Amino acid sequence: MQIVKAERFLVDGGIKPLCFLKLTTDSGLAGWSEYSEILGGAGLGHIVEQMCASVMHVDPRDSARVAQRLEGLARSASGGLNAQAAAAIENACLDIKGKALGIPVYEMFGGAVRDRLPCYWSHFGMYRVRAAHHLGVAPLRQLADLAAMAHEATSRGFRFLKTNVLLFGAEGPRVYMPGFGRDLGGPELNLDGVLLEAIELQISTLRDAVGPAFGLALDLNFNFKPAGVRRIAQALEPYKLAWLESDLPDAKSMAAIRQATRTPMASLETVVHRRSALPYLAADAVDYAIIDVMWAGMGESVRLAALAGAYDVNINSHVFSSPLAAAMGAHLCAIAPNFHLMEVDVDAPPWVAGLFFQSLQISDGTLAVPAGPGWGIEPNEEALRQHAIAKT
Ligand SMILES: O=C([O-])C(=O)C[C@H](O)[C@@H](O)C(=O)[O-]
Repeated sequence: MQIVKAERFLVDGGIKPLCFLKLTTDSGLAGWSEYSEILGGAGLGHIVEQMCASVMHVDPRDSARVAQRLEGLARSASGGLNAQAAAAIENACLDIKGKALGIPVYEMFGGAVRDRLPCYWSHFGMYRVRAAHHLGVAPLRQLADLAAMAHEATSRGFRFLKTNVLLFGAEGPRVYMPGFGRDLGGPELNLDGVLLEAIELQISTLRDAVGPAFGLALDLNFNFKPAGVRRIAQALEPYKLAWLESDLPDAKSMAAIRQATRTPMASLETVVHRRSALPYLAADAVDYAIIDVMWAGMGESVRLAALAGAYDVNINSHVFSSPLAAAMGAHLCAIAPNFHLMEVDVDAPPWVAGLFFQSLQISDGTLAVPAGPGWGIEPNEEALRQHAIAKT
């Protein structure tokens, strides 16, 4: 079997553009994966295309050899977009191999140790602040709306949610995201008393709404320096977060924060290789390691999870895109003995589910591991074309 064609699809996902790679083989079998051009991924599609040229006429069932070759080709500029492009190709190869064998991807890695994954409603409130008009829901305008949304989460069976910093000022609600260069507050990324008070109010409102036993988490993303993260972690101790998430580039700073607070800390979503994860794990810097299969590729994700397991650290998946990326994360969560929680995006524009032949099954706060061949979620090419946007 040989790869004979590579195609990429850029699709309107309402909240964010969605990017898919399709590799077709001479046997007629095709495999899919997802990558993302948001969060610093501009131009990634071109790198994917360039890398695909180097795997033409290669057998996709040799996915480990493909991954190693792509890593080698990008050695002098490893990580970053090169790693994400290689991951997209490896992940599409695994989809082909699963389909060729008639088994889910998780079977190729020893099989699932669970078939339902406790999951958390992620980006809670963020999408309703930014893009309620795409979601067919009422916009989130004030803290009372966030409390009402929390009741919605509990009544839908969720036991965990993760929110981001949402500000409800006189000028209207907004997502505080200077770490991604989208907001005032960067590049210095300071925390002042007003911001800290707003964060405390957001979390106390959610805690009051969901009760003491519900798992509440807050993602600070890249929005604060270590001093700010530490202050927030300590200030939120009374609200007993399930975890506070932060992406800090230095393992020692992260470890110092973890030592200084009773709030459990999570990190590492952008760390796509064991080499970079090791300093955090060796320094006891995290309670939970976040792994993104879309960014790291399934092979390295499995190895990252094993490395975290050696330090008795459990993993969460990182998911922020379409159901295909979620399915890829679910396969990792299905096999990792040291699994904690699966991230899911519940708020999505109505047409996004229709981009796929199958849908994700979420009930009672758990996601069913997709059990069909390959990733178990197949894009509907006709629907992708209907919602296509111009390729960058
Ligand atoms: O941790 C995450 O899921 C991200 O960093 C995703 C971002 O929040 C992204 O979805 C955004 O800001 O639109």
